[in-house]
Amino acid sequence: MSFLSSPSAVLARPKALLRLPCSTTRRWIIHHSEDQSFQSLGLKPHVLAGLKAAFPNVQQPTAAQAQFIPAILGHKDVLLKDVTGAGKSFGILLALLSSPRRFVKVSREPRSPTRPAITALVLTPHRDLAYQFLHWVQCLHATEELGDFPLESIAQVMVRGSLAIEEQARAVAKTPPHILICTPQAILEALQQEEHVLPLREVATVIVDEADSMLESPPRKTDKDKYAVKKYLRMLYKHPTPARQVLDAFYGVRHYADWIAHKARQQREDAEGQLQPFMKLASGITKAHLPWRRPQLVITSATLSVSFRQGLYQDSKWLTKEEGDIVKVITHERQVHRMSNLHGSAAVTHSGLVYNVSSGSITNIKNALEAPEDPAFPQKPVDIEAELGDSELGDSETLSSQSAVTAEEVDEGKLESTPSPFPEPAMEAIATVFALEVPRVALLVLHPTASVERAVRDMRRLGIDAHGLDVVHEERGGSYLLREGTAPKEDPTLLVATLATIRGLDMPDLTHVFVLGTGDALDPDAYTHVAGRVGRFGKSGKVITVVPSVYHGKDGKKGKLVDEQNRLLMLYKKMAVKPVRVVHFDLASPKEDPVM
Ligand SMILES: Nc1ncnc2c1ncn2[C@@H]1O[C@H](COP(=O)(O)OP(=O)(O)OP(=O)(O)O)[C@@H](O)[C@H]1O
Repeated sequence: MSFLSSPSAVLARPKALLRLPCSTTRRWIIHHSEDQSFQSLGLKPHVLAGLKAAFPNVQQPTAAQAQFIPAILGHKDVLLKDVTGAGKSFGILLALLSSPRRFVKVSREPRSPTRPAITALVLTPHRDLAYQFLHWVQCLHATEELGDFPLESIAQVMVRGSLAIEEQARAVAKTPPHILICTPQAILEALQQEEHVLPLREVATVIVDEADSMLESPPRKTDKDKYAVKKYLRMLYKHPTPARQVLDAFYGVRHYADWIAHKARQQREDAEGQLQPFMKLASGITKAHLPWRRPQLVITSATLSVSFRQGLYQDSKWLTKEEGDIVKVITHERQVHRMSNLHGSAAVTHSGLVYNVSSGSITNIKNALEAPEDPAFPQKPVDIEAELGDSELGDSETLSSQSAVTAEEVDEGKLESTPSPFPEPAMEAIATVFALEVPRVALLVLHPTASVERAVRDMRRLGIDAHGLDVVHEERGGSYLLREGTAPKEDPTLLVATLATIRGLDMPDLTHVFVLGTGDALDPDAYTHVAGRVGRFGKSGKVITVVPSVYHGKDGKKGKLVDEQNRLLMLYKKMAVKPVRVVHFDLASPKEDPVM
């Protein structure tokens, strides 16, 4: 039975995803493992057959896949770091689909029949990434090579969203999937609402994708910065992230390392006059929820710093060297720069635009190089001045002729009455490049706390077909995010998202990423993930960061004056990126006064 024709309601399966066709026609430029095949890595015949039918272009494993797939199948713990778009998540999924299914006895009777249990738990930082995993499973399942099993017995998603968590959890309990893909927050909510609803006791593998975004990075053991250590301790006590709570419950019987225990006790004694128990789980997870045996742990991201990796052993002790069997697949920076799909390579160009708030002028960042001719992005004959003018004249008319602004997307009244937090020159610069260059889809990435709705609204005012990014919602990218060649050609789309919700997403039609950057956006790790949405497997792409010439730090006008152009230049230097000029704007004039 094909799940596509099945009318049965899979609670956590969005309809938009079901309609997506699955084959890809990409031309990959990737470092493949020369003498390995997926078959030789131990993938099961039905997975190989599904892969061939649904993803004909995925023919040979990458060098990293050749290492980590057998490690996962051999039930080892894995630390996996490779560049963005190198097939980490996809390879993990192939390994999970080839892993033996767990079963649980229906009763305590010795001869009790068994029923399928959840074998693997995949933790993702946001729901769109969870749905991306599900989409890949759907593609493989649609080939009918995976057998007669209904999709919901192979994989399900549990995330905050359209359906209440309890309902999703009950669907999971009714048909435990081989792979449960969820956000850590959803697990905590499900367990808190109904104690025994999730059958997690047989879980054999836990995957933490984009791990460093879900688990805070501790200061190094040798860190001399006492303030940083104290701050970290406070954060651990008061606000363990949901992912930390889940991993602590699954693995963290020896909560937190001895080196902080003493300091922590002291701190608590000082603060409260008496000794408190060292650590108690805020999550409400009890022993009854937890797997019988320690599950295999796979931790992955394109950015796993040395201190983060050390913290996994020394601080949290989720991984222990004594238990051995840890396979590390780490692509070092030096290797990264030799590869073709990297920062500063021919495949991806990086540009910086600098706006002056008082004069409204926009120039290229200092020392920008002339951009190479790029046949992938033909300039489009669009009269941007006319477009901008029209939209400014008839705001409501323009909006009604665009796809309608839904009530959830934009609270019109509220937005109308408050001034936009987004600087006009920056938004106009992005709108200009978008209108002149973007063939199908571009992404605008905002600070994690910025309002996506407001940015969507501002962009629509400028005549751009903007939508908040959402893999599930068809209008907001759902129908074409995951498959190449399906994004609208006539009316290119600008998807808007925050730094927190773009990690791990594979958007085949994406050519441009715009970063509205100050603060967190200029952190090298964050930038790596933002820039990594393009140039995947050697495809072309542009990353354009727009910064103010200067910026008043955290306290607004009283804050420290930060030279943002300089910060961006430093970031480029750290990442070995040579910025290129955006041809529609002038080069920086040496005489220009940078003050706001
Ligand atoms: N061996 C392969 N050959 C060709 N294509 C592949 C291969 N492995 C994965 N892909 C494709 O590469 C794309 C990116 O894969 P994936 O999202 O797993 O990368 P990632 O390393 O997890 O990226 P990120 O770090 O951004 O999360 C997917 O569309 C997938 O189908």
